[in-house]
Amino acid sequence: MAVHQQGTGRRNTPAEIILRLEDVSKRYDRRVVIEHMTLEIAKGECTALVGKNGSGKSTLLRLLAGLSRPTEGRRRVEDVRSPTIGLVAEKFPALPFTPGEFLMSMGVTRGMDKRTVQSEISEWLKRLGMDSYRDVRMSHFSKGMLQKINLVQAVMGKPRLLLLDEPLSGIDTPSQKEVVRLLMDIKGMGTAMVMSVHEPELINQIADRIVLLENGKIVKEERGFRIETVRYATILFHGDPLRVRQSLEGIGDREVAWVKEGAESVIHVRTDLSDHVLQRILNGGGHIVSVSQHEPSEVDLGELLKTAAAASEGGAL
Ligand SMILES: Nc1ncnc2c1ncn2[C@@H]1O[C@H](COP(=O)(O)OP(=O)(O)OP(=O)(O)O)[C@@H](O)[C@H]1O
Repeated sequence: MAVHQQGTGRRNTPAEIILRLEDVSKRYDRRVVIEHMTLEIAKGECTALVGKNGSGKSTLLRLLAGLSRPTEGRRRVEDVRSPTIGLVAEKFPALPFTPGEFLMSMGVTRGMDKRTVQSEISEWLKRLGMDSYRDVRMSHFSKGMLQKINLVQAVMGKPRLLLLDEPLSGIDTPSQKEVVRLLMDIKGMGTAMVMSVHEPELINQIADRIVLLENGKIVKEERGFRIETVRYATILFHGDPLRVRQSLEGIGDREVAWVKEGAESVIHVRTDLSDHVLQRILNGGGHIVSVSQHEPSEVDLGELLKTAAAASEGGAL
């Protein structure tokens, strides 16, 4: 993977800030989870939060939502009409209600009138291909179906800010596609979004800004980027590694990495070069045992952003 900077990475026009965290820290007992963080949320802008497990993404989303109070610093709603906020939490329980019952009670609790709630429920369920499940109990819904209901409860009333905690995690590919389509529609309506996410494709499609968290601190913030997703294949083969190495000469370290070397060897290779590399392994007398694809991990993404930042500061990007 590589990060390609597009434009200057800065906003051209001053943005209308709707929510701000000012020098916010969050501690649980003595444990610091968010440390002296300042973050502005602009109207209509989509921010991707990335970072390893435990870096503080969910806590930050809860602070932004106003569900968790800062231990220090403050959260300021900048717009006089306070922004309405929808939250898509990471886990949504299989409640013993139907979507119709659940969403109606959520809407009414938020102060929406029943007719508006009814028409929004129909609109959103239809968009997500869920209208025939309106009166079916959610107890036996799949994760993908539950996540769609989770999304609908958050977008009802058309909030100005939508907060999402790993919206695609644990759901199947067709559901992911429907969720992404809906998120694009919501972005098109001018809704600001902050989402913790580790899928490069979703970041490329939807995010205007990417914020990298490490141990409760923002270590990188980028605008105007594109993450090139290069996938890698793992090749397991038998044979003389010295002969195979000779045969692979001329292919760079960035394209091929040796993971294990011996009578049984393992290499990682860029997927677009795998046919070529397989041929070279055969030419070097190797016997291919298996070839498998693997996805870029969220750790890769964080590391990648940091390297890209270092490179761009040195003028290399
Ligand atoms: N209520 C709590 N009490 C004590 N510690 C907490 C609490 N909530 C979160 N933490 C700790 O704060 C740290 C950050 O957690 P958080 O869930 O915000 O990280 P994350 O980046 O969202 O991770 P993940 O991707 O695993 O959800 C973790 O070490 C977690 O154990």
